[in-house]
Amino acid sequence: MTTAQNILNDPFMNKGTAFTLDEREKLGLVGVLPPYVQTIEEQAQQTYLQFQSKGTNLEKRLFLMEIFNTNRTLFYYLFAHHLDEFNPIVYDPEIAETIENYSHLYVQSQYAAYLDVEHPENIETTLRNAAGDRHIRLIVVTDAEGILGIGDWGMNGVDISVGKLMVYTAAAGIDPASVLPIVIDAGTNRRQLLDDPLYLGTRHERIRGERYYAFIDRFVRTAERLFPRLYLHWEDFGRENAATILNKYRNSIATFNDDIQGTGIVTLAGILGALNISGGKLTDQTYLCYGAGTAGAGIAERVMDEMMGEGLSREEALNHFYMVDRQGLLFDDMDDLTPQQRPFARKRSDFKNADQLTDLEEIVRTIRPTILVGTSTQPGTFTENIVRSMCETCERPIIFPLSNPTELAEATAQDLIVWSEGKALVATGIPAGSVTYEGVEHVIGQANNALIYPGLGLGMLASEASLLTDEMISAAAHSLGGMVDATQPGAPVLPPFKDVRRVSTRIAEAVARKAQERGLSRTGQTDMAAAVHDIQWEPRY
Ligand SMILES: NC(=O)c1ccc[n+]([C@@H]2O[C@H](COP(=O)([O-])OP(=O)(O)OC[C@H]3O[C@@H](n4cnc5c(N)ncnc54)[C@H](O)[C@@H]3O)[C@@H](O)[C@H]2O)c1
Ligand SMILES: O=C(O)C[C@H](O)C(=O)O
Ligand SMILES: [Mn+2]
Repeated sequence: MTTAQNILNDPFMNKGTAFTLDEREKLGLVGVLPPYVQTIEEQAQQTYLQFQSKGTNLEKRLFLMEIFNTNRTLFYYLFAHHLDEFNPIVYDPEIAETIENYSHLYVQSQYAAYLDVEHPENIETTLRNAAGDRHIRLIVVTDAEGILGIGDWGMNGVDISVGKLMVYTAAAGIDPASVLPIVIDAGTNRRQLLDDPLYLGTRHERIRGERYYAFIDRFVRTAERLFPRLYLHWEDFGRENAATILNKYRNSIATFNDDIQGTGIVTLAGILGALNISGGKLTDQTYLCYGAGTAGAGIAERVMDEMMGEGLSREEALNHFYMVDRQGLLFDDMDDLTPQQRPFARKRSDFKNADQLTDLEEIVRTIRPTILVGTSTQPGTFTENIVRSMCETCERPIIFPLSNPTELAEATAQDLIVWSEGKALVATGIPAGSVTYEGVEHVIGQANNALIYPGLGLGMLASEASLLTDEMISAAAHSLGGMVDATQPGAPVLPPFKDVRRVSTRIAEAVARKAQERGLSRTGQTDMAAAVHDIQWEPRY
């Protein structure tokens, strides 16, 4: 290939029509581009008009990915200028459709790395090939067993790694050349994929147990060796593996599970925001977790930790929590509880109606929660009866249906506001429009980890922290306090996503300072605000 084509095909170098005449002369590009030299503003204007002409969200996303594939700077310039509009298209919920159809829609690999559990000997070569001469600081890795709420999507899940990293850059200014999206293809149990002649992954059921964990371990060790000061983000692993992997590595390397910790932070911040509006106290709340999997248990643990921070003993704090999963209310005599559920399980003998506590309405009537958080993947399960029943004993119930994507949410914000006659303090996992009820416009916060993981990562990279501790996580949740004017009727419980750049900087500084305070920072910088500022990448030529 000629140099001109190499440059135009490299999305990190390519400026397209924005190459100046001087650059065209120097780089061997004379005559291979249209003659008019555009500014990035002009390119963005032209590209945005094309974007607007697309009929469906899928077409819009595919178009944006075309820009991503050819010119990263232009893509992020556009994303930064249309954050709110692009977020649901680049990321959740539209990303669910492109994951389901990844193999059919495949055009190019987008600098992702594809690891195969059956070939651990290829880990190092793959990572080297994918990184090239780039210095990788951030990896998002998935094995796609639990993509959002849509389950096992095998190799197709690589798109969640690509998508999460796009949000990292747009929301926090992480240098896109320093990131690496990875899928670990451990097989898939989805028949539809195994039978699909166009499926691009390996064709076997999921490999589990010893071989799987040996592979994960070799991957971690290799990545840590090849990429010094790496921050390793795990996404959408299955319920069993997610917590096991995090617990194995959290005390030795800088690592993070988004579904457990990221969701915990954003949901705690949302609850603190809601209590700020209602004037309630966290230690007075009764918390009901509906769907006690990776996210549900992760959130409960974070909220419980916060209660302990406010002075409760572990036993006292646990008393405020109830967990519901497939079996109904979780009791300690059940033999199929996960290690994360077990501490929260209740005594059957404490309930006269224990046999009826398989039904969420009955559970709500019995325990009278003031906070109800849904991470169950079961749509429509937060019913009108449940909401009305919560309102009978609680002035401002906190109700967060967090399951993604759109069609899996436990309730819509609209229904929750109407059924509660404007009393419920609501946040949803996917973006929701505001709801006007009796003249008050209720702005709905988005309790999606995307509001926090970019800032958290920015703080980790800026401070070069060696570990991500619970204290740093708590600092992240608290840093969002005061960003919303709680005195405004209908105010959201979290800052809006359009403010995410500001949110990210706040979180990053709080996290980096905490790392520094605890001696975990490895940067020479002492001023953490400056460290955060200095590391941020801007989309400009
Ligand atoms: N808003 C966010 O930031 C965010 C973050 C992470 C996960 N989520 C969403 O939360 C949901 C769960 O994700 P996860 O990673 O925790 O998955 P998971 O599979 O680990 O957990 C889901 C849990 O729901 C339980 N469940 C299934 N059917 C149920 C029923 N009928 N009643 C009660 N419980 C039931 C499952 O047994 C499981 O324990 C997904 O929809 C995901 O998109 C949202
Ligand atoms: O990806 C999202 O939108 C949030 C979360 O990580 C999820 O798994 O649902
Ligand atoms: Mn996730």
